[in-house]
Amino acid sequence: MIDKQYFAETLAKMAVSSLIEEVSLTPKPGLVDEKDEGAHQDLTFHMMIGSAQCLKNTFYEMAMAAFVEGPSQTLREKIGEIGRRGENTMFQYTDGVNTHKGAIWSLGLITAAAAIHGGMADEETICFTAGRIAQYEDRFIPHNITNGMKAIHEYGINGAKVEAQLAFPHIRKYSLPMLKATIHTMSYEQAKHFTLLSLIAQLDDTCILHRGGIEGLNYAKKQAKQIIASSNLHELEHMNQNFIARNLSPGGSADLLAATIYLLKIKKWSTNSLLKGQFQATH
Ligand SMILES: CC(C)(COP(=O)(O)OP(=O)(O)OC[C@H]1O[C@@H](n2cnc3c(N)ncnc32)[C@H](O)[C@@H]1O)[C@@H](O)C(=O)NCCC(=O)NCCS
Ligand SMILES: Nc1ncnc2c1ncn2[C@@H]1O[C@H](COP(=O)(O)OP(=O)(O)OP(=O)(O)O)[C@@H](O)[C@H]1O
Repeated sequence: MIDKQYFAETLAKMAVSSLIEEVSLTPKPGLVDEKDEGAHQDLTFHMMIGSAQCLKNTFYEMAMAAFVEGPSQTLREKIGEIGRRGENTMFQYTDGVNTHKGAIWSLGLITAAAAIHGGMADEETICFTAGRIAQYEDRFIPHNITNGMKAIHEYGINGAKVEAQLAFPHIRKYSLPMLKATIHTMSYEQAKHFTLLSLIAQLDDTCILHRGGIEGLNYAKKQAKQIIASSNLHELEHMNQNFIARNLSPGGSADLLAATIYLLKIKKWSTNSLLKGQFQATH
């Protein structure tokens, strides 16, 4: 039988290390990385790392909650409550700066879904279970107007909530296939660069929309597609300077890159554990 606390602890550690891998990937267009803060004035690399680390308990609690209750309104609302406490912890640590709000949402749902399957599911199945949880309405969501809501309303696109409710189509269709295709043919770092680009090329990212409007979004998509087509990662530094000049930051793509890395880590960990005969499914 699976040791639930150990599995929840393992998931939480993998979620945090995925966030750290995301921010550490350098260079990235418009985003915080080891070399610069991209288009952000209030974020630093060290703040991003510290913020990721202080979210470990949030992911642990989400996994533990999901062992008690499968996809249901009760679980959705429990996860919402844990997520809001996680956001408070993050905002206390960063003194009010949004470092990982989108990541708490996407990686939190994936954590809960992975826990429900007890490590016995592939990446797609985890996405669909995460989607089922996200489809329940959380009656306790505060009614604040967010940048994402404004962009969704103004441009009629899907934001972070619908992306999850549809079982993360951009991960299933673009970033996961890209990471799986490139991971064995180039270095892990290069594979992650192409994975991020595959998301920027396709995602209607509300972070980009609220900063640069539809023109900024189209520009970002076009730039990402060009680098993928040319296979020339040397262009990334130039792309970063162009994004900074236009104040564009693909925060949603960064979150989904971390989520894609996380899904692969979960798969690898559970395959290794199965090979060692360490655990069986709970559900
Ligand atoms: C659904 C969430 C992400 C809010 O989305 P909304 O678009 O309203 O908010 P906001 O603009 O502040 O943040 C969205 C973040 O998602 C990421 N993102 C942007 N676009 C996308 C996209 N197309 N797909 C995925 N992620 C995206 C970015 O990092 C962005 O910063 C979630 O935080 C939420 O439900 N908040 C309510 C408070 C709550 O209950 N929190 C706990 C949830 S676990
Ligand atoms: N490396 C990264 N650099 C910057 N943002 C990132 C990074 N990784 C993930 N993000 C995501 O980007 C979001 C922050 O983007 P942004 O600062 O544009 O959001 P905002 O707080 O909604 O708006 P603004 O700061 O423009 O008022 C976070 O929710 C976070 O999850």
